[in-house]
Amino acid sequence: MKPVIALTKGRLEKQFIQFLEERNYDVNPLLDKGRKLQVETEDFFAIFAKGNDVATYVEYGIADLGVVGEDILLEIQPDVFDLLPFPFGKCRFAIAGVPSNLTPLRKQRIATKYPNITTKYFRDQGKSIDIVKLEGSVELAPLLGLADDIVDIVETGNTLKENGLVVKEEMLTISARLIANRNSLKLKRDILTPLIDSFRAGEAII
Ligand SMILES: Nc1ncnc2c1ncn2[C@@H]1O[C@H](COP(=O)(O)OP(=O)(O)OP(=O)(O)O)[C@@H](O)[C@H]1O
Ligand SMILES: O=P(O)(O)OC[C@H]1O[C@H](OP(=O)(O)OP(=O)(O)O)[C@H](O)[C@@H]1O
Repeated sequence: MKPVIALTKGRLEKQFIQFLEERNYDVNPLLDKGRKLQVETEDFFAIFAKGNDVATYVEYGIADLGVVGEDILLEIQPDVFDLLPFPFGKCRFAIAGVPSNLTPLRKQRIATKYPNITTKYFRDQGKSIDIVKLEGSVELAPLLGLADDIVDIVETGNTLKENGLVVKEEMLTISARLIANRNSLKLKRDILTPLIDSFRAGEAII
C-alpha cells in the first residue's frame, strides 16, 4: 500500500517536485501528468488540488499527507497534524498600501484574501477594522479606492513595486508545510515514516 499525498497545484507543486528530484525520487509521473488530477509514482499516489482543498482532503483522511502553504493553515485552521516546514514556499505577510495615504478618521478598510489572519492580527493590536474579502489581485484595491491598505503575501516585492505600493508593516514569515491526517499517522505509520523522514532532511537547510 502506498501513501496518498495531496499537493497544492501551481507554484507549490513545482517547488515540491524540485524538492523530490533533489532527493532522487522518481518525479516523471508528476511531470508528465498533463491535465490528470491523480497520479501514481513509485513511492506514493498524488492528488492535485487548490490549497484550501488540500487541507480538506487531509482532514477527511482521503489523503494521508498534504503539501500546503502555512497561510492556508493559519486562515482555515483545519484539524490536521502540522508535521514540518519545507524549505520552499517561503514568503511573508505584510500590510501594504499607497506610500503617502493617511490613516483615515473612520475605521481602516483592509482588502485581503485572508480575513481571519487579518482580523486576528489587528485585534491583537487592539484595532477594529473593516475587511473587504477579495480572491486575488489584491493590490488593485488601494489603487482603485476599494480599501485603504491590503494584507497579502509578499515574496520578491515585485508585485507591490510594479503597482506603486509599499510595505507598511511586516507581519510574519511563512513557508510550505507538510501536514498529515491524524488517524493516518497512527494507522499507517510504517508506510508514512520513511517518506516523512526523507522530507524532514529538508528542515536542516531552512
Ligand atoms: N508570491 C509568492 N511567493 C511564494 N509563495 C507564495 C506566493 N504566493 C503564494 N504563495 C504560497 O503558495 C501557495 C499557493 O499559491 P498560488 O498562488 O499558487 O495559489 P492560490 O493562492 O490558490 O492562487 P490561484 O488562485 O492563483 O491558484 C499559497 O498558499 C502560499 O502559501
Ligand atoms: O512579492 P511577489 O514575488 O511579487 O509575490 C507576491 C504576489 O504573489 C501572490 O499573488 P499570486 O501570484 O498568487 O496571484 P493572486 O494575486 O491572484 O493571488 C500574492 O498575492 C502577491 O500578489
